[in-house]
Amino acid sequence: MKLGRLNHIGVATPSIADSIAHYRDVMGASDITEPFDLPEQGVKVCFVNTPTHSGMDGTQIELIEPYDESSPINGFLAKNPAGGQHHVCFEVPDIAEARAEFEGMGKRVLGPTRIGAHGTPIFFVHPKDMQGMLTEIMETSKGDH
Ligand SMILES: CC[C@H](C(=O)O)C(=O)SCCNC(=O)CCNC(=O)[C@H](O)C(C)(C)COP(=O)(O)OP(=O)(O)OC[C@H]1O[C@@H](n2cnc3c(N)ncnc32)[C@H](O)[C@@H]1OP(=O)(O)O
Ligand SMILES: [Co+2]
Repeated sequence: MKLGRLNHIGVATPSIADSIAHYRDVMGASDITEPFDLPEQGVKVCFVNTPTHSGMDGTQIELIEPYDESSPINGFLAKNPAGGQHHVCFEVPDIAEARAEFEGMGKRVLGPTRIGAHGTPIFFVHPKDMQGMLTEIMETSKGDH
């Protein structure tokens, strides 16, 4: 495995509208995308884009709100009603190769590889096998350098 770019930090919230107001009014974010639904992933999503610096890409805060009662983040919000840091997402060049590596290390990959909020293949590795951090692995979109 070779550590790839930190694509985003996933932050669960009971209200994406309240979180947008927080990042806009408290944190001074000026680049927040419109929320959109991902029913197949059980979430409503939007991105707070952080600034680039010294030529380096910024990263994103990915705000996620449960889409319905079957959302995979309902358990987290039941334990953390105010929401909070939910997962981290790192990029890899080849999602199938990465999946095989994690499975080869005996890490629990959760569910099938599927298309995530960036339109590229993703999977998740169980937090209990990842130092307590739910870890999302995402294939770098071909258009990105
Ligand atoms: C895909 C669209 C978008 C994108 O970027 O493209 C997203 O990122 S959407 C993100 C939402 N989707 C997911 O999170 C899918 C993967 N997650 C899961 O399958 C579940 O959330 C799971 C299995 C990680 C936890 O499910 P649940 O909370 O229902 O199970 P438990 O309560 O039994 O939890 C087991 C154990 O893990 C601890 N836990 C749960 N969530 C987290 C977390 N986010 N970070 C760290 N630890 C977590 C939980 O406290 C339990 O620990 P225990 O000590 O046994 O109490
Ligand atoms: Co994510």
